[in-house]
Amino acid sequence: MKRIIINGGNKLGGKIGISGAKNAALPVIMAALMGQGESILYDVPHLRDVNNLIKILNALGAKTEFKDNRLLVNTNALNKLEVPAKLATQMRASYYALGALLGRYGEVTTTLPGGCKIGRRPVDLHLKGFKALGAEINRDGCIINLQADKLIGDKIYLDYPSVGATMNIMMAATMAQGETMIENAAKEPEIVDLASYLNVMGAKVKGAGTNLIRIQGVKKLQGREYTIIPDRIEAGTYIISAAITNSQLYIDNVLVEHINSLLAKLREMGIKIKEDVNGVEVIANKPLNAVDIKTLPYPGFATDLQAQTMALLTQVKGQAKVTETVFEDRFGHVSQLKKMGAKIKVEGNAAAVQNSNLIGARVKATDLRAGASLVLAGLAAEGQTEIEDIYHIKRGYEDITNKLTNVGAKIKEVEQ
Ligand SMILES: CC(=O)N[C@H]1[C@@H](OP(=O)(O)OP(=O)(O)OC[C@H]2O[C@@H](n3ccc(=O)[nH]c3=O)[C@H](O)[C@@H]2O)O[C@H](CO)[C@@H](O)[C@@H]1O
Ligand SMILES: C=C(OP(=O)(O)O)C(=O)O
Repeated sequence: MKRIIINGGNKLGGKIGISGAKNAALPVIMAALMGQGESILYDVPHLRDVNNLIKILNALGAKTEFKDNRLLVNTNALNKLEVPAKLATQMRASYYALGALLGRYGEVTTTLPGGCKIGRRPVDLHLKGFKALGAEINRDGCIINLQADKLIGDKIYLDYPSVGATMNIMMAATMAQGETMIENAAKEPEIVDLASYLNVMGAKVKGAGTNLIRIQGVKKLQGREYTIIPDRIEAGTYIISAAITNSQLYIDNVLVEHINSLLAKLREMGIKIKEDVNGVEVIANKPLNAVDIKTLPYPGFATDLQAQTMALLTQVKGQAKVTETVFEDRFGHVSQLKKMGAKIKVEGNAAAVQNSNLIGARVKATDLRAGASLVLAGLAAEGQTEIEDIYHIKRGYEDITNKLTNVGAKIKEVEQ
């Protein structure tokens, strides 16, 4: 089992480049199955989730080639409509097979997805959408089968602006007859990216990025070239790495408008952030002010940056409050941060975080962003931190140890 070892307490300096976004690349790769012929996708990050998704595409009969962040997907020989259970349960985004294959072929079977264990994560809103479009839903335990002779556009109101449900319904509706309206849709940048790719392939999706998405169905989509947006959560994580180590770092390849809620909070803490067209320069000088954060759907504070920000809040003056409203169980990092000396008290969906002296310890990544928060805490801590179960971190961070080593961190991956 691989572990990450960090010797903390060093300042960082220099530049870190941001990779393509995991949560945009995964639905876009699945949507490539909807296009006839070949798509070429650029800036696809090398991640465990991407590799797993490529295995799913191959198992369905698609041809793929993945090299240097360029992924070719050819759907000419696609001949299966069932996602192997072993692959489906490895990741959350496997459920995008539902929208993509139902949309193009009118049939799909998959198993309930895996992904981070951060709450219940039901798929009722996805299924509500597919049903409204005319799909028959057959469930056998964890296995879901969808079938439709034809899909017909409809008005679908989401009780919660779910990212996954918005994307899945958008994909299926792209090839339905007539118009579909998704009301109370999620507005995350990754949804806009998926809509842009679908439109490049010939879809007619309007309003992505607002809470009303209108989709006029088309008969076919054609594979095309497309470049994935930069990862706003990876960018946020490295911005916090500068803040937590009291350093100056340039984070390159960032769409600043995607991380405004994080930058606003960091500025309130007293961190200087200079923006330019390519990225941001972060200049941190302790002491930092305590700020409260509350996670919300986009453009609110991203739940995927909550754990990392909590690690930083152990290093500010006084006490800060972190409220998690998106997932019911997303404080897995707290017990691990406490092993490193963090003073955090959880009550319900809120955590009170106090200024703490972090000391290196042996800890476990309980999920992807919890793992990232331990890396950040390890960079700031006195002495050595060993992180176990780093496969979670590898689901979402391309080349994390090299990127941090290049800016002066003492971090390495070891086999044991
Ligand atoms: C692969 C991917 O892109 N993952 C992201 C996606 O996850 P995911 O798409 O799973 O997140 P959702 O936006 O769907 O979930 C938000 C909330 O809605 C609930 N819900 C969702 C669907 C449903 O049918 N019923 C229901 O009740 C969930 O349990 C959760 O409490 O968006 C989350 C919220 O920004 C991010 O943390 C994840 O990193
Ligand atoms: C929760 C996350 O991922 P997933 O939805 O793939 O589990 C994440 O990216 O933080």
